[in-house]
Amino acid sequence: MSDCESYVDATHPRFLKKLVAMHSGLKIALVQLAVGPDKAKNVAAAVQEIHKAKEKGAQLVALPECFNSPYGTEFFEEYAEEVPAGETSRALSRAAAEAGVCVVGGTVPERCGDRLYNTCAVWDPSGKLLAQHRKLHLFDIDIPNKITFKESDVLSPGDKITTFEFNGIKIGIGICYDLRFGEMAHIMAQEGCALQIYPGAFNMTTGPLHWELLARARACDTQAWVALVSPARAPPGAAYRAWGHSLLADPWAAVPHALGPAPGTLHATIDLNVVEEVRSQIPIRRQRRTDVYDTIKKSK
Ligand SMILES: NC(=O)CC(=O)C(=O)O
Repeated sequence: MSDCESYVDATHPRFLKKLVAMHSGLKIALVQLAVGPDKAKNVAAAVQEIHKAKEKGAQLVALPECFNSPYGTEFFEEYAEEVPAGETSRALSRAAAEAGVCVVGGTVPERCGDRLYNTCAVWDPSGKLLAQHRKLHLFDIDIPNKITFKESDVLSPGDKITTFEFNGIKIGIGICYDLRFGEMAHIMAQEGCALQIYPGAFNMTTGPLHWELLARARACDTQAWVALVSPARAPPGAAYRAWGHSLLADPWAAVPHALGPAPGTLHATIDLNVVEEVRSQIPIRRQRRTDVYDTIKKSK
């Protein structure tokens, strides 16, 4: 293990301070893609945006939830592929290696045996699979006359929390509905994550109320950077209209960067100094009263 890795893995503020001193910031790009029914076109557009982001200096490029397929339970079977053997995985792995960037590959419907998952694969700058997260909390909601969605009709849930390390920063991955579960973000922070990335596709009912609120809540609770990456909003009449508004919340829970509903790419730098600053000035991480409460219990 390199010095850098050992600092990142440690949650003690002393280790974070040393890492901050060594680190010059991670340049990220969040790509808000317009997604249509043509899978090859969707994947080609993603690859093109990865190269463009690299040209603008990005070291890590993140794509949205369901970027190779329309978002709907009726599409998942048809668009599903194996990860990492499928064509979308191969295209992203190649793009990561050619551009020399880390690619957080949004999500694709993944086929594994007779099961389907909603899966994010992460590729390192040599094109190697760095991490694979399967949506842990499936999007099953019913808001009468607004939106009813039941991913569990066709998808299986993942069963683990996913973190990886890139350029000296530990990063946690969640997918869309996972953002609503604070315990998951809390565990990522406890494991040393300074950044959480959520490919997500909130909708026109929950998006206006909850999208930014939840990003800021997770950033505030965990005193970490939180990035949300959405597909662009589809035109009126589309079966599912994503809210858009990809954004980055900082560890103070401010939102220094956000897009609107249209396609676009958000460029920003993840500065570990801000994580260190918030965590030392508001030291909630060592003020938790776990002698009185234990909020995380495994259910049987
Ligand atoms: N699409 C999702 O997984 C989540 C969502 O839209 C919401 O929580 O609202």
